[in-house]
Amino acid sequence: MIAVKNVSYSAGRKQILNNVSFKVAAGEMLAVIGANGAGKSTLLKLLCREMYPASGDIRFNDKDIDSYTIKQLALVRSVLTQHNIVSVMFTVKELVLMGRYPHFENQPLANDIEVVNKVMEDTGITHLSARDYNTLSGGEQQRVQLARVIAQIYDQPNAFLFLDEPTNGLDLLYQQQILQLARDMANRGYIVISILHDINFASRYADKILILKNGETVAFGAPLEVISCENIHEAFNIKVRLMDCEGFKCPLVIPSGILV
Ligand SMILES: Nc1ncnc2c1ncn2[C@@H]1O[C@H](COP(=O)(O)OP(=O)(O)OP(=O)(O)O)[C@@H](O)[C@H]1O
Repeated sequence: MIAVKNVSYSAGRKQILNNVSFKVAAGEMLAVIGANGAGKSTLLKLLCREMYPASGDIRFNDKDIDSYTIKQLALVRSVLTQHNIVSVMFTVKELVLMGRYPHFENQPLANDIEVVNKVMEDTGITHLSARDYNTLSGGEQQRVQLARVIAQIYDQPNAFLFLDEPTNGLDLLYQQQILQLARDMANRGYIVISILHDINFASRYADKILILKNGETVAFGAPLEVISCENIHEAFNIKVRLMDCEGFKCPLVIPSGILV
């Protein structure tokens, strides 16, 4: 369980997050959506303990996040950030193995190699194993990075996967593949928290959605509860229409083209 209670954060005089609260249970995927500058990345950084809230608390599995050592944190949460520039030549397999660094001292153990192979298989990148990471397409690189962060927590029950706009710059097929992999992790019992810009993908893959605006919560709950014309207008300042679509658990959001 991740429990965020009344969390606020300021940088100088700017209030970036104000009194944000939510809970995510094991096996659930939460999508965080909101306009540019709403505070999504800041929230993720607080969850990663890259920064500390000014007030409020964050609990991982009933333990205050501050009580975790760095090593314990590395074993309980894995983070896919937006910019993963690799300036040295690494093969795909070496890069995925980096996810196992918190698990071994000098040499990877048999279990680490096994996890790497399994995750590469799950993420469909085994055929890229010996390739130079820097020669891959953006979509392939993103899958490799996702494999790396999954490898980090692959054998850690009750762990969390945090994703910052994992589908950025990817074509529709890759977007679906990445979100399906995230969904599969939630189905295996992990908590997945992902910042997403596409509302329809958010409601399709996530169990819960948190909508932020100017650092405040517009809505939090199941997609069917929170995806409404009013909430989308409130958060993004755009008019939308909702359209029922067979096979989708939540109506699709269609921008109406009318501003404000
Ligand atoms: N250290 C800082 N000092 C001042 N302002 C900051 C600082 N960090 C973030 N901000 C501001 O806080 C707001 C929220 O930033 P954040 O990156 O969390 O938004 P976001 O929702 O992730 O945006 P985007 O969708 O554009 O990535 C922005 O207006 C940003 O400029």
